[in-house]
Amino acid sequence: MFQLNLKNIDFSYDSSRKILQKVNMEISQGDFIAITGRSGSGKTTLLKIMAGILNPSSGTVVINGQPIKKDEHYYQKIGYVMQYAEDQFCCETVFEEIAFASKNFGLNGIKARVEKAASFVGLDKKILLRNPFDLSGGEARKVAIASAIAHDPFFLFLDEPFSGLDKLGKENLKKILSKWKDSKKPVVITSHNLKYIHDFTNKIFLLEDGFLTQKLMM
Ligand SMILES: Nc1ncnc2c1ncn2[C@@H]1O[C@H](COP(=O)(O)OP(=O)(O)OP(=O)(O)O)[C@@H](O)[C@H]1O
Repeated sequence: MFQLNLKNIDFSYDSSRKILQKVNMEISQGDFIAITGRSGSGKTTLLKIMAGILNPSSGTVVINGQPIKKDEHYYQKIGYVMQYAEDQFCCETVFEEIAFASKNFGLNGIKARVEKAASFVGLDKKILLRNPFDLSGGEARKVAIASAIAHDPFFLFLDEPFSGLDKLGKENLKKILSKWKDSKKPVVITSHNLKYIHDFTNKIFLLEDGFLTQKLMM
């Protein structure tokens, strides 16, 4: 079991604007955390810092009391679903896409992992041979999630996963998230619109002018 803490995180891309200011957050077993805020408020940036993709300008990301080391041990604990599924695709088949991280980490049982992840998100086996760039938005999002979970991460980070989905796609995604929640492994999700995830979340944060504040749950 792992706990992640963001401690006094500041971040700027350049000197014109502070994107994050003194951001603190704890992410523990059982958490389903939503981060909301207007477009451009820094939600993706914050998620990338948690995932070890971006370095904070100051402050620390801590796992079980120790600053994270951006190495394979850390990245293997993370599943990251990008805002636009196609941005994370790099392979010629859906199978290879879902297998990609597990292969990189040198894990065993690749075929079983891919099939388990595909089945978890409700992907038909026939789709595994398709090109990931030729899928519908809903299928692509499922492949992106399967790719993020096949290596069995502890933390799951999803960036605006409901965007671009139709009503059925949103309902499907809610079912996937609801199943994942049963594992009690922590989830952090960014969303403009909380209505789809309100039922799952135990903590809601608002990012505004660089500052993160926790909202009271209704
Ligand atoms: N690589 C970059 N270089 C410079 N500025 C950037 C870079 N990436 C993002 N930004 C800027 O940083 C700010 C925060 O961006 P970010 O993508 O984190 O916001 P967001 O809340 O996720 O937005 P959205 O809801 O529209 O996805 C924005 O003003 C954006 O233009």
